[in-house]
Amino acid sequence: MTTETVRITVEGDAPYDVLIGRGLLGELRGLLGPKVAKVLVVHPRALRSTGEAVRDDLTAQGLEAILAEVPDGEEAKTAEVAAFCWTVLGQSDFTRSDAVVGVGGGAVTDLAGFVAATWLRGVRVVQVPTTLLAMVDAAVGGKTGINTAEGKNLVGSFHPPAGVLCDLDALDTLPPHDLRAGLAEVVKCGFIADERILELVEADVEAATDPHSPVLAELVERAVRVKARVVGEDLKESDLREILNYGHTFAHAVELVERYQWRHGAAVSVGLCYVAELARMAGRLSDADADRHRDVLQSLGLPTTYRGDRWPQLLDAMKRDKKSRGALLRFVVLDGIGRPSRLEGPDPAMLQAAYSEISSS
Ligand SMILES: NC(=O)c1ccc[n+]([C@@H]2O[C@H](COP(=O)([O-])OP(=O)(O)OC[C@H]3O[C@@H](n4cnc5c(N)ncnc54)[C@H](O)[C@@H]3O)[C@@H](O)[C@H]2O)c1
Ligand SMILES: O=C(O)C(=O)C[C@@H](O)[C@H](O)[C@H](O)COP(=O)(O)O
Ligand SMILES: [Zn+2]
Repeated sequence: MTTETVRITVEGDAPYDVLIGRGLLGELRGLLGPKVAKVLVVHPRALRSTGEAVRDDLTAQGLEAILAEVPDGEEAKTAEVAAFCWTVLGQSDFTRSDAVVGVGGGAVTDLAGFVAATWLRGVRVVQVPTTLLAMVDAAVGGKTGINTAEGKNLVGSFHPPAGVLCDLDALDTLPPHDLRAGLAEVVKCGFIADERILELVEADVEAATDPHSPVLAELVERAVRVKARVVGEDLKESDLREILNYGHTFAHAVELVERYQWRHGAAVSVGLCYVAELARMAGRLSDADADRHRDVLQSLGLPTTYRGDRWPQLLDAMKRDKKSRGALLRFVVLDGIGRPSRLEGPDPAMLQAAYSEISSS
């Protein structure tokens, strides 16, 4: 199917474009800019042939392109893997006029962005996301990072890309559960800022989960527009950007407690249900709007409950959330659909009651 290419500009000190379409690899050279001579292509093991195709394309256009193959998934987001990439950059004499290209899911785009942010204190990075989640969220906005033993994304920096290439053809090989995981972040955008996203999913869940449908293409575009608008206004998360973290306080705790065996998007799905319960209990969200979280996510085959007797560990992990201030836990909650606000220092009994609610429902 042909899809017209959509170009969304992310504003800020150094504006950049997100291209959404099909067969877009030929656009990569343009996004890298005219001064770049050497490129490190970071890709996961599972996408070796995609990494090689990117390398060959850049080589054909006169660039020197070097591959850095990293582990699949969350195992790529470690200090050891970042150090491996720094070694390749050092041994290949990368200078400040050279660049990094991240080809893969959000784990690789987070890692590649972090490597680019730290090499020589910052070189260009262009992101080529290959999962739905990375297209609508991870590759856009310049949050880069790796995990530590204590938690998710605890080391990183804000380092916006020079461009993002969302080639929807990449979704052809993506397993359905990874596609659904990406839809959790799309639905998040629906709840915080674009109710039409929720309506599209509710109207036709088959189309929403079909990588070839125009509905999915519209969902990608809408979610990227939400993200672009927010990060264009508040790159460093001084206030507004926190809304993109909706559902993530609980989600990141689940990922840590489950030793990263849960997909990020699946954890976000449960995290959205948890915080909807919290907002309902705090008298901020109506029953209907809270229930809508569970219904939409469930219709997509995403988890809406968390079974496991892990409350003390989850609470401990939530305290290390980046939105916390000192001992004060802070949550993004909704006062209604499209009306995000904050809940600060909720009663510990309420925090646990919301947990009991989603573990028993
Ligand atoms: N920086 C941000 O703003 C931001 C936003 C959201 C999520 N994230 C991060 O993104 C990560 C999750 O990303 P994800 O959901 O893309 O998972 P992922 O990167 O772990 O990818 C999932 C799996 O799919 C494989 N894969 C990737 N593309 C494929 C394709 N086209 N076909 C077949 N297999 C493919 C990967 O190798 C991996 O095994 C988490 O670490 C999360 O913290 C970051
Ligand atoms: O872009 C943002 O800002 C987000 O919070 C998007 C989230 O979906 C994403 O998972 C992000 O990596 C979480 O960031 P963190 O600051 O909570 O580590
Ligand atoms: Zn996320």
